[in-house]
Amino acid sequence: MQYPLNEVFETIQGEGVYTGVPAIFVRLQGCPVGCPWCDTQHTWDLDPEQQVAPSGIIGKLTASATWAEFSASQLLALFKAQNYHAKHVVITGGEPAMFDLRPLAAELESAGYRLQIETSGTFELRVSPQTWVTVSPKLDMPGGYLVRPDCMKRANEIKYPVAMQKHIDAFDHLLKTCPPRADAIIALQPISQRPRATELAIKTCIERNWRLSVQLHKYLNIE
Ligand SMILES: C[S@@+](CC[C@H](N)C(=O)[O-])C[C@H]1O[C@@H](n2cnc3c(N)ncnc32)[C@H](O)[C@@H]1O
Ligand SMILES: Nc1nc2[nH]cc(C(=O)O)c2c(=O)[nH]1
Ligand code: SF4
Ligand SMILES: [Mg+2]
Repeated sequence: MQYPLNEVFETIQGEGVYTGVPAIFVRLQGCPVGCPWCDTQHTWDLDPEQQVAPSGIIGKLTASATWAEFSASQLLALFKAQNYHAKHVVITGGEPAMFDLRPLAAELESAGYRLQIETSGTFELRVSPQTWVTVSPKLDMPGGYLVRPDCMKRANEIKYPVAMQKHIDAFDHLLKTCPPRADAIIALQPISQRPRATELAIKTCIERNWRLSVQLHKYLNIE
């Protein structure tokens, strides 16, 4: 199994339950969901013309749509070659759930890493049972993809991006129609650090006893 890799870097997890935890980020290329405010629009298109050799994405310094094929064992070798310290690996994208992540999870978990996936919940999840699943539901996006009830049920954490009250209303409807497990952690994440979005998220989190997730890396100006 080969994975289309956009970039790999070591940083501090800036979102959700694992905020503050040193982590290796594995960003896969390709996403058809189309959120207009997406942070990583350069990962949407899996364009054959943008494929490069594996060496072309190692140590990539600027966001670009180039990608390279990596197998799980090549990725593990890359972690070692880069001398990374983190033991927490975040698989993100793009939409990483488009790919069968079980071979990748098997290889990384047997080498002692703990996995987390960041996903929109619009594709069937193929991860290990131990993987920490963060579903960030996307409702009414241009790509027309729907959040899957099975993803909502598998989620350890549901981290919902908000800017306006109508987003909260749509989320309430989702929680009713696709209930998460009782122990799932629910967080609101303000879209793009907008002050009004942040205010709304703070107010709603306090009212509902939900968590706030603020994309710490953007405040710190780190990757
Ligand atoms: C770039 S996405 C990639 C993974 C997957 N496609 C998803 O949406 O979960 C990673 C996380 O960033 C969030 N995100 C993307 N753009 C954002 C923005 N402008 N403001 C706040 N959160 C954003 C997503 O909701 C998701 O939780
Ligand atoms: N520091 C940091 N934390 C993150 N958490 C989720 C991210 C993502 O893009 O999926 C992300 C990211 O890009 N950087
Ligand atoms: S699902 Fe994730 S990667 Fe895809 S457009 Fe939305 S935020 Fe971006
Ligand atoms: Mg990001």
